[in-house]
Amino acid sequence: MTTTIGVLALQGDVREHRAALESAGARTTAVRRPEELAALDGLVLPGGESTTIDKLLHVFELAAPLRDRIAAGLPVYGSCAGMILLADRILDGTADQRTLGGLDVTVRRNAFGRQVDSFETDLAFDGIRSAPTPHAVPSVHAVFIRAPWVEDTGPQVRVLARIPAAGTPGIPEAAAGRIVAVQQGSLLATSFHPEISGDARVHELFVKIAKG
Ligand SMILES: NC(=O)CC[C@H](N)C(=O)O
Repeated sequence: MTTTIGVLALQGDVREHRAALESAGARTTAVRRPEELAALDGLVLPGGESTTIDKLLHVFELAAPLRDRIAAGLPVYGSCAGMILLADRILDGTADQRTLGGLDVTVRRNAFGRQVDSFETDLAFDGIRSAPTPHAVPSVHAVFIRAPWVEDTGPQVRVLARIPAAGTPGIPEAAAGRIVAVQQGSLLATSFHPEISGDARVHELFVKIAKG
């Protein structure tokens, strides 16, 4: 049976996520209304601007139904702003910023700071398949755009990827070793944007999670 994944389409890079999900074998739909949540096997919260998406979730009356669906076990993948929306706790959010929650982590918004607001690096990523050539640990090329990092995790959270250790060329000291991908049951979150790097393996992992 085809897996149907919705992409929250209020703001952010919706088209890129739909393309990555479709190349991972899922059917996709754009989600803007509460009634569109019913038919989904999973949902992606895209990158964009978390404060804007937060406001729009309330304007479109999606925040409460989405919180209920997440609590009831809907698989959700959040990238960047989407990671912030899934987090139970935020540091450096705006005063009135809310999240949907569900993921027992604290994220620091815009954590990588001014010098490295945007950067790219290769990361070992637990749980994805090795490609295109098999490596000992599968790695992904990760693009960070004013990204958050995960500052702490609850006991149910599995860390899937971290920024490389201090001393790795191109890695700022403050960013070294930071957690940038996590999974808690059927919730998946990355600080970075696999949807823009032409590599669908993180989306494949999510489709697998959504299939159960
Ligand atoms: N690329 C992104 O999704 C950036 C996230 C953004 N800095 C925020 O706070 O929402």
